[in-house]
Amino acid sequence: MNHFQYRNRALCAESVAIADIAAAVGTPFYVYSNATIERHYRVLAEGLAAAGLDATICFACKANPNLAVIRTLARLGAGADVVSEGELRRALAAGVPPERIVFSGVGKSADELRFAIETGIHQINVESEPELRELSALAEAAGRTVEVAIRVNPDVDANTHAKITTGKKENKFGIEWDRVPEIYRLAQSLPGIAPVAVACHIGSQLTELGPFRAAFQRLRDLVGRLRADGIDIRRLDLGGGLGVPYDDEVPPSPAEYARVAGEILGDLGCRFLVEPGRLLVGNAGLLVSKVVRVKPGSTRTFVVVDAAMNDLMRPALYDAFHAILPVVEPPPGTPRAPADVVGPVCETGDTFARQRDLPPLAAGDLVAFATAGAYGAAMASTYNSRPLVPEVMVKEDRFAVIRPRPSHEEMIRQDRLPDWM
Ligand SMILES: Cc1ncc(COP(=O)(O)O)c(C=O)c1O
Ligand SMILES: N[C@@H](CCCC[NH3+])C(=O)O
Repeated sequence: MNHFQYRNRALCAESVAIADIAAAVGTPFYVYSNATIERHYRVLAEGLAAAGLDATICFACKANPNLAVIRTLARLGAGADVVSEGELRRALAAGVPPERIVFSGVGKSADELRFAIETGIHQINVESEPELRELSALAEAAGRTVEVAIRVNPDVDANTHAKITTGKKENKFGIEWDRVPEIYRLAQSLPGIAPVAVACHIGSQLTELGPFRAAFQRLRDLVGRLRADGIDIRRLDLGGGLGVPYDDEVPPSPAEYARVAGEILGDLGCRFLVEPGRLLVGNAGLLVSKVVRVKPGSTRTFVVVDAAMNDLMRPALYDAFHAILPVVEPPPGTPRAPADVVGPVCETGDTFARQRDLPPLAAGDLVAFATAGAYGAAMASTYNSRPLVPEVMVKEDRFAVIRPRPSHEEMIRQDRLPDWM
């Protein structure tokens, strides 16, 4: 459920017409609905509570690191899951208290670990033995003890796109299942390390409960074994990964997901962390673009828009589907015809949709790519020297630019000509 709908045939974000934002900001731009983000957070929080889980929702900032998005969630009580010093600083700047921040990632640098230790964040999720040893030395040098989760790789197939599955043996993430008890014993013996938690994240855009069930069952067995070994596991970090509908998928509801977690893990006496990204912000965002021109061909029609693969990478990277909504709703019965929707970038992969049935579109018309709130602006680049797309937040009948479009002059000023040139 989201708060983008047609009113008198005009696509709106909450009470604001998309066309009015386009007139003020120019195209392309991302627009987010505050009410949708808040609703997703509440539905998940209620689901976790109904399942009897004492849980903190740590928003995976990588999905959408804009300060206004993080702050929206922080104000509702969310924490943050961060994967870099940049994200950690953003979470702090947005108002997330350090005691609600967890640090994940397979390649945290010594500087990043040092900064996390100094900041006194809640938990560091360690992904390898060398990282554990390095963290111990850094924590000892800082005179601190850090609460640590070992991120385990349960070797479970998440049954999602191969590029976003993370919990199989051959993936780079987490500690291999067979080595987990040994790594906890090591963690227990190292200074500066308090191994109080287990973390697990098996992939993104999961549309079935089965893989979660398999991973939770493995976590349950593991907690039993670790406790028998004298390791006091008090917290479980279940990662993120719950999918959202892009096309005709029907992912499990947050309540169903929470119920499964509760059934399998609820009696262990643990506190819980979850790290959802896409679930909270995915369908809270649109990428709005203008048709530059329609290019007829002998085998197909190309609708060339002013957004491109550098603005929304998901179709080029994962062949991902994003619904395309005309900003002016066509009258009922308007015939549709297949077209390829492409951007201006010099790559054949700069294609948002192939042979998509669309109503008639002409130069100047606005279209919106749906479900673009997660991993949209976050993954954008300036390829082809295109300015990063601005972001706009709508709340009821107000909107605000939450990241402006950089000017060409600002972009060019970033470069330096050496004095010998
Ligand atoms: C460790 C970790 N936590 C949370 C997430 C958020 O995933 P999602 O957006 O699928 O909920 C990711 C990304 O897959 C991740 O790598
Ligand atoms: N970027 C991916 C998800 C990766 C999740 C990050 N661990 C996507 O757009 O679907």
